[in-house]
Amino acid sequence: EQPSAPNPVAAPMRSLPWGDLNFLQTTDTHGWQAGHLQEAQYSADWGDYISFAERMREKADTMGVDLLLVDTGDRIEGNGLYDGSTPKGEYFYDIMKEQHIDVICTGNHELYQADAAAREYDITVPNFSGRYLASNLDYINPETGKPVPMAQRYRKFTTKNRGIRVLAFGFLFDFTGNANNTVVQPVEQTIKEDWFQEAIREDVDLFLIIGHVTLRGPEYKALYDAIRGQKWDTPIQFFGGHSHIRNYAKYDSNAHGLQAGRYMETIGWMSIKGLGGSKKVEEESRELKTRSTPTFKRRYIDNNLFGYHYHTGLNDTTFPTEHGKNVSAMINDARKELKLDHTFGCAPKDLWMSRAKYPSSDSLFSWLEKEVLPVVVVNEERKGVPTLALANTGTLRFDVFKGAFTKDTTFIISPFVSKFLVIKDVPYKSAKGILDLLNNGGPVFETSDFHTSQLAPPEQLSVLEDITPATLAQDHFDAFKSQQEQIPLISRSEKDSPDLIPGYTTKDEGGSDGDDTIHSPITFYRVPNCVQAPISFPAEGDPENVDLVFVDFIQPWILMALQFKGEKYGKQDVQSYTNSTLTELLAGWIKDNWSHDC
Ligand SMILES: O=c1ccn([C@@H]2O[C@H](COP(=O)(O)O)[C@@H](O)[C@H]2O)c(=O)[nH]1
Repeated sequence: EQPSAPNPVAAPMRSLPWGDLNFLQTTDTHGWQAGHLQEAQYSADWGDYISFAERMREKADTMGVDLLLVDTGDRIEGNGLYDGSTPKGEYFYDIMKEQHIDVICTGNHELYQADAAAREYDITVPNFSGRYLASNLDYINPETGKPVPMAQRYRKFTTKNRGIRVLAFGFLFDFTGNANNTVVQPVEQTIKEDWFQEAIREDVDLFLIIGHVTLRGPEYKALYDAIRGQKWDTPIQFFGGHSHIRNYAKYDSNAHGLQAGRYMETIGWMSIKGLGGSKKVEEESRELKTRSTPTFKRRYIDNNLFGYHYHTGLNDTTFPTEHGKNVSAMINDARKELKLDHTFGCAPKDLWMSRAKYPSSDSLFSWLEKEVLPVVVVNEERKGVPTLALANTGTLRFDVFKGAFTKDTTFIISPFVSKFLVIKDVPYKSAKGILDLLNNGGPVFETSDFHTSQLAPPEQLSVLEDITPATLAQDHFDAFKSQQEQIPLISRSEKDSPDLIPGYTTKDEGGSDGDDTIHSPITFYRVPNCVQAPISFPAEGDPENVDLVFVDFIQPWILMALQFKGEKYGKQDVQSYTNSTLTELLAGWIKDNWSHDC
């Protein structure tokens, strides 16, 4: 743990089911390798995760089973540990590489910026040489201008203890927002390629598909169909990512998928019992002959030391490995060098992305639209011109907690290098309808690559309904009726069961027993795709024209929406509005408005 991390709090736990082949998964860690310094239940750091993996490998060796680690991308953007240096990731890549990851792939965030994609190719791929897979991704060699595979397309290997023959692929969803030094091939095209068709005809005990892909997205459907077309019953294990949720999919009795949340909150655990393999012990071989299909089990591990001690059966003294401790020290040193604890001000209260309703006084997006945008969206040359300022909600990435607002917090909230752009003097009659179009979509966006869901926080890709106190009460009632595991714990006296900590209460295709820690539930309210602030509007009546100002990420959607409104604007009409990034503007706002000590 980092020195300033809060101590984990004891909670009722579920143990990890072991199999012949077991996995630990990270995904969408977004630079949170220092762990959560304001949330006790996710307070373990990358060093602790290294100790955990090493202790679990020792356990696996003792049991004669195998343990593999996978990471499914979006390792960068979202935390000062990556975003706080120039160039970005100065300390990050050295910290990341200390974990022994067996199969690793790329996420969309590694590709938004050309410099990040180049670092991925030059640093991360060699750091995980032979284990980094890029089944549908090429990098444009800057010297030749020609595409080369980002990394090897697939990997075939045999596990150490059980001799299980694994064929692994590493995919990225059909992403189109990448910088022009990479080429993402749609999965549906890749599966037609000769190398892929030959690979899926190989005789193996398990196909392992890791990807920065949502479990129920069209890409995994295509891959599943392609493999099942050749191998009707070879077990397939999928690992997914991207939508930041804990999730599980059962494609058939022999093909399952796991997705391990986001931001180092969750370590995914997957175990498969009954796989073929050359090194089985005699009695188990007999048992396996009678077993028709393997069994798949999953857990979502809360990333904290209480859980790590619980799952390894170790304690403060016996748990940490030298390697893990050294990596925690590396992270602490990097945070100090980057001055991530430098305080800009003190947040007077919590502001929530999705735990509070929008609009409301506790909503992060109401704060952005009402308090921040009207102050930071300024251009001296356009002073006094009526302006509509728009930002997508996906541009903010995490809640603000009451208390110190540090350099780290600015990147946690707003990691992107987005600046504001302007189209000047847009007729107000057209400009005023843009927000509604972006929030409510419609056919104009469905027929293009511009699905407006890309504007909102990724969690909303999968959580399609609000989770309110009323729905939670109904769930609790339903669970009670069907005697679910949590209920007796919730209703026991305080002496028998500690107060439950609010957190994940996952319901997925595996049921409602996936979380390793039993939590009390939290609310989730969906938010619009974009918010808007009117600035320098006349006291009465509507302006004739406005400056339409927006974060650069949403330019394609703005131009499309204007076209739909009958306005003929193009890229040539878009100009720069601010020299500073939204992150820098936010930091300035905090200094000016919340500058007192906590
Ligand atoms: O410059 C950017 C890049 C991304 N976003 C938002 O992030 C999501 C994607 O997040 P994942 O972590 O990859 O799921 C994207 O849809 C945008 O909403 C952004 O606002 N600006």
